[in-house]
Amino acid sequence: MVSLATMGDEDWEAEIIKPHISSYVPVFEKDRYSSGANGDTFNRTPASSSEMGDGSSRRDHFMRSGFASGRSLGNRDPGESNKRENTSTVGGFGVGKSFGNRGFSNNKFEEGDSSGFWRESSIDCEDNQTRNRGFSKRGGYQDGNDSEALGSSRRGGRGSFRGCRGGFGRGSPNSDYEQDEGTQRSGGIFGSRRSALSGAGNGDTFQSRSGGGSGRGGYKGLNEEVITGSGKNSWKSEAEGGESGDTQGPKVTYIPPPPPEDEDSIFAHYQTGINFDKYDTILVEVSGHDPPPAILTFEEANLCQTLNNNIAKAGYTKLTPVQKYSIPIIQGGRDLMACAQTGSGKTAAFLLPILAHMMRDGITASRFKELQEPECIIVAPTRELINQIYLEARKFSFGTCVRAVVIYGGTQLGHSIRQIVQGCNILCATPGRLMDVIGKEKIGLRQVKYLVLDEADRMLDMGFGPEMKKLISCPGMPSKEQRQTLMFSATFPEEIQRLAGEFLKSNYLFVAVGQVGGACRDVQQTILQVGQYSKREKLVEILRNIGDERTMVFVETKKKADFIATFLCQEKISTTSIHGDREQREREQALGDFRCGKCPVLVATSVAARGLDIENVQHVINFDLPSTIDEYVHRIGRTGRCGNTGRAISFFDLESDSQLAQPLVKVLSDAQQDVPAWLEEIAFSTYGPGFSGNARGNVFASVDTRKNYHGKSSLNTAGFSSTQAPNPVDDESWD
Ligand SMILES: Nc1ncnc2c1ncn2[C@@H]1O[C@H](COP(=O)(O)OP(=O)(O)OP(=O)(O)O)[C@@H](O)[C@H]1O
Repeated sequence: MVSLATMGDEDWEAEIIKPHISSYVPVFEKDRYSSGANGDTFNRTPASSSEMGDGSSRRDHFMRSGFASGRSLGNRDPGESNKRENTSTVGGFGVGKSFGNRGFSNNKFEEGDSSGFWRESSIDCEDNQTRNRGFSKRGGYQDGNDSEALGSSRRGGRGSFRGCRGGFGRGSPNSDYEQDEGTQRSGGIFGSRRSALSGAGNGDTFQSRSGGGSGRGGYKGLNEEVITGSGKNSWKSEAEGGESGDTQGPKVTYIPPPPPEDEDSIFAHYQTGINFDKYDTILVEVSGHDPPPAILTFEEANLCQTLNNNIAKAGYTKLTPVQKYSIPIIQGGRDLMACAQTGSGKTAAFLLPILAHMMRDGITASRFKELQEPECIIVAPTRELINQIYLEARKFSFGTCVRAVVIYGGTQLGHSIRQIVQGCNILCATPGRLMDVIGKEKIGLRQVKYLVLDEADRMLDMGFGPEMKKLISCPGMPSKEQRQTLMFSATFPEEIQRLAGEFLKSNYLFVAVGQVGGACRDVQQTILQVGQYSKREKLVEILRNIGDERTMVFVETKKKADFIATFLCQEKISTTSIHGDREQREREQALGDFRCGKCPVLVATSVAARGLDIENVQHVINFDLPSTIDEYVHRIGRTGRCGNTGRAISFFDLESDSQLAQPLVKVLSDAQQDVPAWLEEIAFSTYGPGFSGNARGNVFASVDTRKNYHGKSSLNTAGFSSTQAPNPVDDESWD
């Protein structure tokens, strides 16, 4: 084994390129698996940060922290000098670069040195949002190229990197259905790390899904799922094209634990905050033809007794604005695009009226069948989010015969299918897994009455959009005239609104609660100018001040998430991490540890930016700012939920973040936050004298982008001061 102290560039290259079987071995299993074949040894001597004086002890520490075998990040921050201008060196984790043996805190690394590490990671399309997007400014598209391939910190010791407690669990031939999108995330040059375990193929995410270049060309969504590309196999691609059975890559055996059955857990909820009542003052704009009036109370919704009981048990006494408007619209059978701030109750806004309809229609209890035909399909971009939606569906349908099922990638496909065949009225799914089970003819679409796209702007962008299009053109899927399509998000870029027309009836209604794309006002936003070399120090300072309050730290890449989490653990700050390169078991464990406060700091990529509703998250720190303002809005929305207050601190790096200055100023001023003078200056200098922080600009889609619509009314949520739009005209055609 080459010592880090003497390791030169070539050594790193060799070190990186050779498969590191040991990096997949849980720490507690390492003795068993390391026969010395790859030269790794696993020194179990405890190492404290003070023991990190030399390269070898540091390395040992990284190992114990679950970091990628043999790839100590050494003492350098994974620099970001090329963050904005990635040139996508494939698999470029320090290729030809040395990371070893520098001072941890004070060493800046030379421009040239940093490139190998981060060029590659800046096209981490699973977690990076829209670096290379096709759409301007918002939403966006990123090439599906995933060269992120390091298996850093997959296996962990205590503290930071947990997971894998269920053991090694790979390559088990237990099920016909084990292969899924979640197994094949790792591509590029290091794709082989998977195959090192499975002994199958090269493990390349995209190639393995493309069935050897048949043109299916898998796409990995920006946030989450690996999406099977389209091709001749079309909607059956995964079943027929080998996705589920014969592709390379290890099989996924993870079976998530069943959700709790006891009523207390099902209905566990957190308290609404002091600003909950202020929701009523937010202006709501409804556009489209003939909208039904808003309701002001749950009673007005005329829900059945069981639903009312469940609502009461969930602690809901009062509707939020998006619920006041969306519930009657959905009950009236209308299609809907609804945009409301983060944490303001969009999930119940669609679940309650759907369940009410199902109850009204006298839905029959599901029973065992090989082919299930759900009445409702809900899709969301990330596994954790769809699971959360499922738990909400389960809560509100408690005591009814409606059966909700959740399926998502990274879990054993056989398990998903077993859940489905037992009966399924509401199917909550991530897109890849949904297409899998449709392809396997476990799910039929003929009975679909409700199609819900949560985080709809994300579901329709170029990451998931093609898959969604495939879904609506699957055999059996009722046409948009025959089904009800509902879209929800806190952000809705104009480009995406236009795409949505293909999914919605032309007379759909658009509900905008407050400013479309605006940040939640209950989050106190602070922007600090922090250069990349000072970020870690600043982070530690802030976290020490915060103490044990729950904090999400967002970084831009998966590798960096590992790096920062490990660094914080070394600093004795109890931290865990979630990102797309962690196994599902690990992701769930990390989220669980964070939820329960065992690890009060969660370092995350954008995979955790949307939708997650975690009690008591008091702080969000953007260690790296995202590249789009929408992403920023979603990230900071993990705090300040449901009327509670929260704080968001963002490190603004002059070198790399100036393109965000203008939209940031806009978001801050719209949310009535202090705007630092220096930020305004940057925004001004970037965009010239025409820019005004208060100008509407083009940062948000302020309203329904249909140019002509029949009716438009602006109301506060008490339902007053309606203004009618002038002269109704024919519906804008979207097709
Ligand atoms: N009417 C209500 N009364 C009390 N609590 C509510 C009400 N509606 C929703 N909540 C709670 O508010 C929290 C946030 O709701 P939800 O997750 O649906 O927000 P969201 O608008 O979907 O947020 P995001 O944009 O981040 O996805 C949840 O804990 C939910 O149970």
